[in-house]
Amino acid sequence: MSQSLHFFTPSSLTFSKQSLPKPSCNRRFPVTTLSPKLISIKASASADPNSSTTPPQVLISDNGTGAGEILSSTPQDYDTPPSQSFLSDSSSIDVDAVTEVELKENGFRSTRRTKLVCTIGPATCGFEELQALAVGGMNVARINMCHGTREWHKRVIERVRRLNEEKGFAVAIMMDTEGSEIHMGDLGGASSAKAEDGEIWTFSVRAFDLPRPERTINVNYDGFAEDVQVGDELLVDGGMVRFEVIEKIGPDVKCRCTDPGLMLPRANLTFWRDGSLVRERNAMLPTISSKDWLDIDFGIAEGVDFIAISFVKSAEVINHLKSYIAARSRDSDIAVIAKIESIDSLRNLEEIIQASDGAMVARGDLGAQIPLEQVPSAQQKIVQICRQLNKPVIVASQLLESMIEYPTPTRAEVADVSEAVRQRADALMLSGESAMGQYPDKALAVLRSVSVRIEKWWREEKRYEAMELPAVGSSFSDSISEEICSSAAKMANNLGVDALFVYTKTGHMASLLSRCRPDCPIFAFTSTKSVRRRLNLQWGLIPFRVSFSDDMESNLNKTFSLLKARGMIKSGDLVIAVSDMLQSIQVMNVP
Ligand SMILES: Nc1ncnc2c1ncn2[C@@H]1O[C@H](COP(=O)(O)OP(=O)(O)OP(=O)(O)O)[C@@H](O)[C@H]1O
Ligand SMILES: CC(=O)C(=O)O
Ligand SMILES: [K+]
Ligand SMILES: [Mg+2]
Repeated sequence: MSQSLHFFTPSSLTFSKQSLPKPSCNRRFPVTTLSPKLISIKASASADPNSSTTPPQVLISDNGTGAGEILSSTPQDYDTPPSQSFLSDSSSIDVDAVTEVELKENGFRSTRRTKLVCTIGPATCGFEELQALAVGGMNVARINMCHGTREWHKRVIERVRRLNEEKGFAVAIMMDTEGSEIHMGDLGGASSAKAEDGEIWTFSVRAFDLPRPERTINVNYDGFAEDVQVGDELLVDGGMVRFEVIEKIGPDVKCRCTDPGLMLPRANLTFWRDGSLVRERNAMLPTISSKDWLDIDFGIAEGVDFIAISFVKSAEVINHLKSYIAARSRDSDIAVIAKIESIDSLRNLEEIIQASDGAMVARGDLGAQIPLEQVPSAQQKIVQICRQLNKPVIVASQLLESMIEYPTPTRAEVADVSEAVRQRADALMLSGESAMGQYPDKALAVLRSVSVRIEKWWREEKRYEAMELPAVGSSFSDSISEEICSSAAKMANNLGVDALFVYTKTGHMASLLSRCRPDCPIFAFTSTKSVRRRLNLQWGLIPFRVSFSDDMESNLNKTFSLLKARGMIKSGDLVIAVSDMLQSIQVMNVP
């Protein structure tokens, strides 16, 4: 039996029933057995009392898309505009190679819902290393423009593309801007500099000749010597190393080390007076520096999927960047992620997140700007607001910091990762662990296994958080989509279905389902590669690329047969399907 609820317009609600195909007995995945009675109760309960029961029907809505065939699995190709990607044959479907294996081997329920972002650095920039990360579950590769040259980043992007093309992955690329923070120079190529207790160091805007004189640090901010005062506390990397300012001599600032430690190249610098962060001047720095604009042009030219903006202070800068991208990028399909890592970003949190396509809890710098003990509550608040506003959120920095050096995490780190998963963040991010650590693959494996374990525990315990999900739609049609998705997610939980299917052109309907954090995975079918890659950042979505028409019956039949042929679903699996072309909910067993 296939049952459907279709919402076209407010006034035409229809409801149709067909007979259930017999579930096949050789199903591989454990599925809650569905009694037809249960379906009919649920469906009737959801139906509008004014609606009529109609025979099976084909519903066409003309939105100018034309009929589509399910497309071939032509490899990932960042250089092919999405429109050209429709030229492939009609024999298959694109899905991430690792997800496919995972689905086949472990079944729907055990697929990981939390997405994983890896920062790429010297430890992971080679093709083999990138492949190991992709096999290990990396959904998004992050390149940090604070480090390395554009040529270096370009090579990484090329390798990720090649990996996607040759090996069937769909790893998305996130470019992270440097931003206008105050930071140290690159230490003249040294990997670190050690400051000992009581040592006197010189911080200066002067460029030093190489080799760098002993105990000198170059600072990138011209106003540095003017802004600091004798007696200020200077924090390197949010307090990993601390100094007291003892003397100012022209551009040179002499400081005594009060908390020894290792300083890394380009480490962030903040200064504090009477227990508060000195931020007046810093706040005057533009969020997007001239170097950032060049990096952004580079990102647009390379067709990255996400641009993460460091030290966002207001929604204005996000709007500005989005219009800049829209004017320059081919399909203006680069998502803008606001990094929440400053006091100003916390102050204007809602409007910043509302303007963005997603947010990152950048705990590294955030912890240098607010007291460390305030970071966990800020994290929880950011994750919650993102969920309410339907924006993907990444929890970043120091998740497994000790794994930069050691092959196993600390208990505290595992607890921290668990908490982020329990908060139902969309994604977790590795920074130094994958960029320059000794155990990038092991760190990724820890994120993977902790995510899967906590997600399972959460489902078993039915720890449904009582989070209100306010309406986010701005039009009546959006509101219908939201209602459909929340009803479909609720039905999926109540009926114990195997998967939710969503056919979505822009990805919006998929994100609305993801927002509900249902128990089952969400198979998101979309026709463009760029949308498919972007969906990789969102909780619980398994993005596929196929082409589809406005005829849901034929979309479903084609998808079923293609997925069955790949061994990814079986006859009898119970599925709820929704679509954004045709606002509908259908409940059916795979024939
Ligand atoms: N492309 C790169 N080349 C060299 N080293 C890198 C690169 N990317 C990252 N790293 C190293 O990995 C460390 C952690 O990376 P991460 O991206 O967290 O940088 P960060 O300097 O802490 O800045 P951010 O606040 O933007 O995260 C860096 O401090 C740097 O040592
Ligand atoms: C990721 C980042 O920029 C931070 O944690 O500061
Ligand atoms: K950065
Ligand atoms: Mg940062």
